[in-house]
Amino acid sequence: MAGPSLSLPAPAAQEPAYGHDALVVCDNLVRIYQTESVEVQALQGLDLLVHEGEMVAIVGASGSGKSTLLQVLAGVDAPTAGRARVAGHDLLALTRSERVHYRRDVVGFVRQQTARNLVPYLTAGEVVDLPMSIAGRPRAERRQRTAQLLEAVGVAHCADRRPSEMSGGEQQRVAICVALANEPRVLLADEPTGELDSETAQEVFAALRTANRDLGATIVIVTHDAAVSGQVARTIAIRDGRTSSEVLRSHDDLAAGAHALGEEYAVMDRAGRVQVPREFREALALTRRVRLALEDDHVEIRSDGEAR
Ligand SMILES: Nc1ncnc2c1ncn2[C@@H]1O[C@H](COP(=O)(O)OP(=O)(O)OP(=O)(O)O)[C@@H](O)[C@H]1O
Repeated sequence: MAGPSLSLPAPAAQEPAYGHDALVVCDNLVRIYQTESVEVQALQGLDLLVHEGEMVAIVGASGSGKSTLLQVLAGVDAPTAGRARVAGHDLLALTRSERVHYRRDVVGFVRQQTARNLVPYLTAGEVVDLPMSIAGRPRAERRQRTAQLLEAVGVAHCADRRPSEMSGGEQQRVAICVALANEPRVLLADEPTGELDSETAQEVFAALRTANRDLGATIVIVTHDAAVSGQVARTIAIRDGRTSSEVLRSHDDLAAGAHALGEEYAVMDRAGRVQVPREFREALALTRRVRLALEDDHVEIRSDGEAR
């Protein structure tokens, strides 16, 4: 008689990796700058996910780590620890040649300083052509794409002009075309409207929106400009090198007004940590220890009573 048959337990269902379906994944990202005497923790375990097709704004006080994050995503700066992945590229493990390819083809970058985005002696047409030429794309294709990009963001009339013959807003819109030339997976913009008056800033923002909606670019914008952060579907706030809160705006919110208020959410990290805003902590004297209770549809946080 055959003995009891042995069967192995069914393997546990594999949980998908954090951010498996996201285009940009930062997982517990750390960047420490070491100067002679001090160590600055610019990013202190930052988590961030951006999905394909999104246009998000990153806001935060001066020194909170926004530019550092963008430099890491641009492949210019290397993180100290954690994980950063963009379109499948692991930014902590790029070889020198992979980094060149990454910066040329995977990401596009627009800087705040309009003059630094362009080349003084090249016309708009020539400067948009340049990255495609370096990438070895055929001349006819380059010419067509240059014309298409300049047209899409409303600066076709600048094709034969050098930067000194263009306004700041026109220069920034041409810079967006340069950044998009090689069809990057992500467009990164660091304070793209920072040097512009509000009307011109609006034109540049409209160009970014066109890049997102019509040309399909996923866009991450670092900005202090409330007119920019108020017009995207998701604004992520960074505090002390970590993501602290997010504001989500629905299509209706965005359609309703130029500066949609949206709804603010606290960000919970992967270990379940949430930052309770200072005004909430002060109002209820929440200090080192709090009581947590699971209710039917919410979690309650109460003072432990000792501090009162
Ligand atoms: N190369 C560097 N060496 C040393 N410390 C640096 C370096 N770059 C940035 N830092 C420090 O890292 C922290 C984060 O700087 P970061 O430029 O990322 O902030 P930010 O949010 O972009 O600020 P801002 O809005 O003023 O541009 C700051 O304390 C800054 O002084």
